[in-house]
Amino acid sequence: MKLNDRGLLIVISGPSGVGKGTVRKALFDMKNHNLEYSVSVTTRAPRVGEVDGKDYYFVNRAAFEEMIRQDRFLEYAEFVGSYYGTPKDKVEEMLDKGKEVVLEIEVDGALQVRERMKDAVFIFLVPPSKKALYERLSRRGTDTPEIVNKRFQKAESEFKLAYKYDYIVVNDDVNNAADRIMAIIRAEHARTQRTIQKYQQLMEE
Ligand SMILES: Nc1ncnc2c1ncn2[C@@H]1O[C@H](COP(=O)(O)OP(=O)(O)OP(=O)(O)O)[C@@H](O)[C@H]1O
Ligand SMILES: Nc1nc2c(ncn2[C@@H]2O[C@H](COP(=O)(O)O)[C@@H](O)[C@H]2O)c(=O)[nH]1
Repeated sequence: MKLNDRGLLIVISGPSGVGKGTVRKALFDMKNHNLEYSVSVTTRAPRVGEVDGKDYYFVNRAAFEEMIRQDRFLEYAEFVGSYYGTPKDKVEEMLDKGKEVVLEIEVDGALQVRERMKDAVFIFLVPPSKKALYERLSRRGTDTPEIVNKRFQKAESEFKLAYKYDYIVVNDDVNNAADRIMAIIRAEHARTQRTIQKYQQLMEE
C-alpha cells in the first residue's frame, strides 16, 4: 500500500451527553465525505431503538473480557459500570481501504488511542455551559437520575483533560459543530497529504 492511500483516524470525544452522537450523525449526513464510523462493542444494555451492529455490538461481560484477553481492542474502558471498546481489526481494515475512520468514544479510551496512533486527530466536544450539559443528559431520557448524575459528575474530571486534544469544538448548535469538525478533517487530510508528498520527494532525490 502507498503511504498516501491510508485513511485518517478521527477521534471525537468529550463528556457524556455533550452531543457526540448527534453531531456525528450530522457529519455523516453531509455530502461528499469519505467517512466511516467505527461501531464499538459494549456490555451496556441496548436502549430503545438501538440496533445491534449499527449502534453498538452488544455483548455480555464474559464475551468482552475474552476479547480483552485476545487483544482485540484498539482501546477499551469501563464507563459508569459498563465496558466499551473499539475493535482493532475493523479500524485497521477501514484505514487500509483509505477511509477517514471516526471513533466516538469517552476520554479514557481516547487517551489510549493517543498513545497508540500517533497520526490520529483528536477532537474534544464541549457544551456551551455545564448547565446545558446537565439538561441534555436529563432531557435525553435514556438514563435514570442516578446514572445522569454519575455521568455529569464524571464530566468534571474529563473537562480537565481537554488540553490533551488537538482541537476543542463547542457544540452550541449541532450543524455548526458538524461544520467545524468537517473543516478540521479536511484541513488535517490536506496537511497529511502534503507531508507525505514532501517525504516522497525527499526519498526520490
Ligand atoms: N447542540 C445541541 N443543542 C441542544 N441539544 C443537543 C445538542 N446536541 C445534542 N443535543 C441533545 O443532547 C442529548 C445528548 O446528545 P447525544 O446523545 O448525542 O450525546 P453523546 O455525547 O453522544 O452522549 P453519550 O456520550 O452519553 O453517548 C440528546 O438528547 C441530543 O438531542
Ligand atoms: N472508550 C470507549 N468509549 C466509548 C466507546 N463507544 C462509546 N463510548 C463512550 O461511552 C460513553 C457512554 O456511551 P453511551 O452510549 O452509554 O451513552 C460515551 O461517552 C460514549 O462516547 C468505545 O468503543 N470506547
